[in-house]
Amino acid sequence: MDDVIGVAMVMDDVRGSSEDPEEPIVRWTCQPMRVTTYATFVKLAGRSFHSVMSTKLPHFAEGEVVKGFGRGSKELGIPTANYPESVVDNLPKEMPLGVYYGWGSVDDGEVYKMVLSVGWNLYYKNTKKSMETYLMHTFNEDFYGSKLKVVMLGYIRPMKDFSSLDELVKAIENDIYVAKQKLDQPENLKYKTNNFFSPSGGKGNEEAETNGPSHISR
Ligand SMILES: Cc1cc2nc3c(=O)[nH]c(=O)nc-3n(C[C@H](O)[C@H](O)[C@H](O)COP(=O)(O)O)c2cc1C
Ligand SMILES: Nc1ncnc2c1ncn2[C@@H]1O[C@H](COP(=O)(O)OP(=O)(O)O)[C@@H](O)[C@H]1O
Repeated sequence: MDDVIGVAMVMDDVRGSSEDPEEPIVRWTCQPMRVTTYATFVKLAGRSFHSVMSTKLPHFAEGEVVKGFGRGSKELGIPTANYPESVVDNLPKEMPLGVYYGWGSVDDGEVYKMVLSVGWNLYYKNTKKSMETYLMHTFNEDFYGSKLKVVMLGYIRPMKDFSSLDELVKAIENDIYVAKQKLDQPENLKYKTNNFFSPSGGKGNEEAETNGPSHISR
Protein backbone atom coordinates (compact mmCIF):
# COMPACT_ATOMS: atom_id res chain seq x y z
CA MET A 1 0.00 0.00 0.00
CA ASP A 2 2.75 2.47 -0.83
CA ASP A 3 0.28 4.73 -2.62
CA VAL A 4 -1.60 5.47 0.62
CA ILE A 5 -0.42 8.73 2.03
CA GLY A 6 -3.61 10.55 2.99
CA VAL A 7 -5.11 10.28 6.46
CA ALA A 8 -8.80 10.77 7.22
CA MET A 9 -10.03 11.57 10.73
CA VAL A 10 -12.82 9.14 11.63
CA MET A 11 -15.10 9.36 14.67
CA ASP A 12 -15.52 6.01 16.47
CA ASP A 13 -18.30 5.26 18.94
CA VAL A 14 -16.45 3.47 21.76
CA ARG A 15 -19.32 3.22 24.25
CA GLY A 16 -19.09 0.03 26.25
CA SER A 17 -15.76 -0.95 24.74
CA SER A 18 -13.68 0.13 27.71
CA GLU A 19 -13.45 -0.49 31.45
CA ASP A 20 -12.15 3.02 31.92
CA PRO A 21 -14.90 5.39 33.21
CA GLU A 22 -12.84 8.32 31.90
CA GLU A 23 -12.95 6.96 28.34
CA PRO A 24 -14.82 9.46 26.11
CA ILE A 25 -17.99 8.25 24.40
CA VAL A 26 -16.53 8.90 20.98
CA ARG A 27 -12.91 8.87 19.92
CA TRP A 28 -11.21 10.27 16.82
CA THR A 29 -8.98 7.85 14.97
CA CYS A 30 -6.85 8.23 11.87
CA GLN A 31 -7.45 5.99 8.91
CA PRO A 32 -5.38 5.87 5.72
CA MET A 33 -6.87 7.35 2.57
CA ARG A 34 -5.78 6.03 -0.83
CA VAL A 35 -4.19 8.79 -2.88
CA THR A 36 -1.06 8.68 -4.96
CA THR A 37 0.58 11.95 -4.03
CA TYR A 38 0.34 14.54 -1.32
CA ALA A 39 -0.64 17.08 -3.97
CA THR A 40 -3.64 14.93 -4.94
CA PHE A 41 -4.70 14.64 -1.31
CA VAL A 42 -4.62 18.41 -0.80
CA LYS A 43 -6.40 18.95 -4.10
CA LEU A 44 -9.17 16.43 -3.29
CA ALA A 45 -9.80 17.78 0.20
CA GLY A 46 -9.84 21.37 -1.03
CA ARG A 47 -11.89 20.60 -4.11
CA SER A 48 -14.72 18.87 -2.27
CA PHE A 49 -15.22 21.92 -0.01
CA HIS A 50 -14.77 24.39 -2.85
CA SER A 51 -17.11 22.53 -5.19
CA VAL A 52 -19.91 22.49 -2.62
CA MET A 53 -19.45 26.21 -2.06
CA SER A 54 -19.31 27.12 -5.72
CA THR A 55 -22.57 25.30 -6.49
CA LYS A 56 -24.45 26.55 -3.42
CA LEU A 57 -23.32 30.18 -3.28
CA PRO A 58 -24.66 32.73 -3.83
CA HIS A 59 -27.59 31.67 -1.65
CA PHE A 60 -30.57 34.04 -1.56
CA ALA A 61 -32.90 33.84 1.44
CA GLU A 62 -35.98 35.75 2.45
CA GLY A 63 -38.26 35.49 5.46
CA GLU A 64 -39.85 37.11 8.47
CA VAL A 65 -37.68 38.09 11.44
CA VAL A 66 -38.72 36.05 14.48
CA LYS A 67 -37.74 36.08 18.14
CA GLY A 68 -34.53 34.25 18.91
CA PHE A 69 -33.16 33.22 22.26
CA GLY A 70 -32.91 36.81 23.53
CA ARG A 71 -29.17 36.68 24.09
CA GLY A 72 -27.75 38.53 21.08
CA SER A 73 -28.15 42.17 22.01
CA LYS A 74 -28.03 41.81 25.73
CA GLU A 75 -25.00 39.61 26.15
CA LEU A 76 -22.98 40.22 23.02
CA GLY A 77 -23.71 43.78 21.96
CA ILE A 78 -24.29 42.29 18.49
CA PRO A 79 -28.03 41.85 17.76
CA THR A 80 -28.81 39.00 15.39
CA ALA A 81 -32.07 38.72 13.46
CA ASN A 82 -33.40 35.13 13.38
CA TYR A 83 -35.22 33.40 10.53
CA PRO A 84 -38.10 31.00 11.18
CA GLU A 85 -37.52 27.25 10.87
CA SER A 86 -39.09 27.17 7.39
CA VAL A 87 -36.26 29.31 5.98
CA VAL A 88 -33.56 27.43 7.91
CA ASP A 89 -34.95 24.11 6.64
CA ASN A 90 -34.68 25.36 3.04
CA LEU A 91 -30.92 25.75 3.22
CA PRO A 92 -29.29 23.12 0.99
CA LYS A 93 -28.32 20.23 3.26
CA GLU A 94 -24.77 20.17 1.90
CA MET A 95 -24.10 23.75 2.92
CA PRO A 96 -21.56 23.71 5.74
CA LEU A 97 -22.52 25.12 9.11
CA GLY A 98 -20.54 28.21 9.95
CA VAL A 99 -20.19 31.92 9.39
CA TYR A 100 -20.98 33.57 6.05
CA TYR A 101 -20.80 37.11 4.70
CA GLY A 102 -23.06 38.91 2.27
CA TRP A 103 -25.67 41.64 1.91
CA GLY A 104 -29.03 42.11 3.60
CA SER A 105 -32.07 44.41 3.69
CA VAL A 106 -35.11 44.93 5.92
CA ASP A 107 -38.51 45.52 4.31
CA ASP A 108 -36.89 46.32 0.96
CA GLY A 109 -34.98 49.22 2.51
CA GLU A 110 -31.31 50.02 2.14
CA VAL A 111 -28.92 47.12 1.52
CA TYR A 112 -26.25 46.64 4.21
CA LYS A 113 -23.23 44.44 4.70
CA MET A 114 -24.00 41.47 6.91
CA VAL A 115 -22.51 38.43 8.63
CA LEU A 116 -24.67 35.37 9.20
CA SER A 117 -24.20 32.28 11.32
CA VAL A 118 -25.67 28.91 10.42
CA GLY A 119 -25.49 26.35 13.18
CA TRP A 120 -26.33 25.16 16.61
CA ASN A 121 -24.51 27.93 18.54
CA LEU A 122 -22.10 25.58 20.25
CA TYR A 123 -21.28 28.09 22.96
CA TYR A 124 -24.90 28.04 24.14
CA LYS A 125 -25.37 24.29 23.51
CA ASN A 126 -28.42 24.98 21.30
CA THR A 127 -30.24 21.93 19.99
CA LYS A 128 -32.05 23.73 17.16
CA LYS A 129 -30.31 24.86 13.99
CA SER A 130 -30.59 28.60 13.43
CA MET A 131 -29.72 31.27 10.85
CA GLU A 132 -28.80 34.54 12.51
CA THR A 133 -27.95 37.76 10.68
CA TYR A 134 -26.12 40.79 12.00
CA LEU A 135 -26.62 43.77 9.67
CA MET A 136 -23.85 46.35 9.76
CA HIS A 137 -26.10 49.29 10.51
CA THR A 138 -27.47 50.94 13.64
CA PHE A 139 -31.27 50.70 13.55
CA ASN A 140 -33.42 52.98 15.72
CA GLU A 141 -35.64 50.10 16.79
CA ASP A 142 -36.12 46.33 16.56
CA PHE A 143 -37.72 44.95 13.40
CA TYR A 144 -39.39 41.71 14.48
CA GLY A 145 -42.05 40.71 11.93
CA SER A 146 -40.27 42.54 9.11
CA LYS A 147 -39.08 40.93 5.89
CA LEU A 148 -35.36 40.19 5.92
CA LYS A 149 -33.63 39.48 2.61
CA VAL A 150 -30.06 38.23 2.50
CA VAL A 151 -27.65 36.99 -0.11
CA MET A 152 -24.89 34.78 1.27
CA LEU A 153 -21.76 35.15 -0.86
CA GLY A 154 -18.84 33.63 0.99
CA TYR A 155 -17.79 31.41 3.86
CA ILE A 156 -15.57 32.70 6.68
CA ARG A 157 -15.19 29.86 9.21
CA PRO A 158 -16.91 26.95 10.93
CA MET A 159 -18.91 27.47 14.14
CA LYS A 160 -16.78 27.09 17.25
CA ASP A 161 -17.30 26.37 20.91
CA PHE A 162 -15.63 29.10 22.93
CA SER A 163 -14.55 28.90 26.56
CA SER A 164 -15.79 32.43 27.29
CA LEU A 165 -18.30 34.93 25.99
CA ASP A 166 -15.45 37.38 25.46
CA GLU A 167 -13.81 34.99 22.96
CA LEU A 168 -17.12 34.55 21.10
CA VAL A 169 -17.53 38.33 20.83
CA LYS A 170 -13.92 38.75 19.61
CA ALA A 171 -14.46 36.05 16.96
CA ILE A 172 -17.65 37.76 15.72
CA GLU A 173 -15.87 41.12 15.61
CA ASN A 174 -13.17 39.52 13.49
CA ASP A 175 -15.85 38.02 11.20
CA ILE A 176 -17.26 41.53 10.73
CA TYR A 177 -13.80 42.83 9.87
CA VAL A 178 -13.24 40.04 7.30
CA ALA A 179 -16.71 40.52 5.81
CA LYS A 180 -16.21 44.27 5.36
CA GLN A 181 -13.05 43.70 3.32
CA LYS A 182 -14.52 40.90 1.20
CA LEU A 183 -17.70 42.80 0.40
CA ASP A 184 -15.74 45.76 -0.98
CA GLN A 185 -14.34 43.50 -3.70
CA PRO A 186 -16.06 44.07 -7.08
CA GLU A 187 -17.29 40.46 -7.43
CA ASN A 188 -19.19 40.83 -4.13
CA LEU A 189 -20.03 44.53 -4.31
CA LYS A 190 -22.13 43.96 -7.43
CA TYR A 191 -24.69 41.93 -5.42
CA LYS A 192 -25.61 45.03 -3.38
CA THR A 193 -27.66 46.22 -6.36
CA ASN A 194 -28.97 42.78 -7.37
CA ASN A 195 -32.59 42.77 -8.52
CA PHE A 196 -33.38 40.45 -5.59
CA PHE A 197 -33.26 43.48 -3.28
CA SER A 198 -35.72 45.52 -5.33
CA PRO A 199 -39.30 45.74 -3.94
CA SER A 200 -40.61 43.88 -7.00
CA GLY A 201 -38.44 41.04 -5.75
CA GLY A 202 -36.31 39.34 -8.41
CA LYS A 203 -35.17 35.88 -7.39
CA GLY A 204 -31.52 36.85 -7.48
CA ASN A 205 -30.79 34.11 -9.97
CA GLU A 206 -30.67 36.48 -12.96
CA GLU A 207 -27.30 37.86 -11.89
CA ALA A 208 -26.12 34.50 -10.61
CA GLU A 209 -26.70 32.77 -13.93
CA THR A 210 -23.25 33.81 -14.99
CA ASN A 211 -21.78 32.53 -11.71
CA GLY A 212 -23.39 29.12 -11.51
CA PRO A 213 -26.53 27.88 -9.80
CA SER A 214 -28.12 29.75 -6.93
CA HIS A 215 -30.81 28.83 -4.44
CA ILE A 216 -33.51 30.79 -2.73
CA SER A 217 -35.35 29.99 0.48
CA ARG A 218 -38.54 31.84 1.30
C1 LIG B 1 -21.13 36.35 12.69
C2 LIG B 1 -21.58 35.42 13.78
C3 LIG B 1 -20.74 34.40 14.19
C4 LIG B 1 -21.13 33.52 15.20
N1 LIG B 1 -20.29 32.52 15.59
C5 LIG B 1 -20.64 31.69 16.58
C6 LIG B 1 -19.78 30.63 16.99
O1 LIG B 1 -18.70 30.42 16.45
N2 LIG B 1 -20.19 29.83 18.02
C7 LIG B 1 -21.40 30.02 18.64
O2 LIG B 1 -21.71 29.29 19.56
N3 LIG B 1 -22.26 30.97 18.24
C8 LIG B 1 -21.92 31.82 17.24
N4 LIG B 1 -22.77 32.80 16.82
C9 LIG B 1 -24.13 32.85 17.36
C10 LIG B 1 -24.28 33.68 18.59
O3 LIG B 1 -23.95 32.87 19.66
C11 LIG B 1 -25.73 34.11 18.59
O4 LIG B 1 -25.86 35.19 17.75
C12 LIG B 1 -26.23 34.44 19.95
O5 LIG B 1 -26.42 33.19 20.59
C13 LIG B 1 -27.52 35.21 19.96
O6 LIG B 1 -28.59 34.37 19.69
P1 LIG B 1 -30.09 34.94 19.62
O7 LIG B 1 -30.10 36.13 18.72
O8 LIG B 1 -30.89 33.81 19.06
O9 LIG B 1 -30.47 35.29 21.00
C14 LIG B 1 -22.41 33.68 15.81
C15 LIG B 1 -23.27 34.71 15.39
C16 LIG B 1 -22.86 35.57 14.37
C17 LIG B 1 -23.79 36.67 13.92
N1 LIG C 1 -28.03 45.68 13.23
C1 LIG C 1 -28.93 44.74 13.52
N2 LIG C 1 -28.83 43.51 12.98
C2 LIG C 1 -29.75 42.55 13.28
N3 LIG C 1 -30.78 42.74 14.12
C3 LIG C 1 -30.96 43.96 14.68
C4 LIG C 1 -30.03 44.99 14.40
N4 LIG C 1 -30.43 46.10 15.09
C5 LIG C 1 -31.54 45.77 15.76
N5 LIG C 1 -31.88 44.48 15.52
C6 LIG C 1 -33.06 43.82 16.12
O1 LIG C 1 -32.58 43.04 17.19
C7 LIG C 1 -33.18 41.73 17.13
C8 LIG C 1 -32.20 40.73 17.66
O2 LIG C 1 -31.91 40.98 18.99
P1 LIG C 1 -31.41 39.79 19.90
O3 LIG C 1 -31.04 40.36 21.23
O4 LIG C 1 -30.39 39.01 19.16
O5 LIG C 1 -32.74 39.01 20.15
P2 LIG C 1 -33.33 37.64 19.62
O6 LIG C 1 -32.74 36.60 20.50
O7 LIG C 1 -34.82 37.78 19.78
O8 LIG C 1 -32.94 37.44 18.19
C9 LIG C 1 -33.49 41.51 15.67
O9 LIG C 1 -34.55 40.59 15.49
C10 LIG C 1 -33.86 42.91 15.19
O10 LIG C 1 -35.24 43.12 15.40
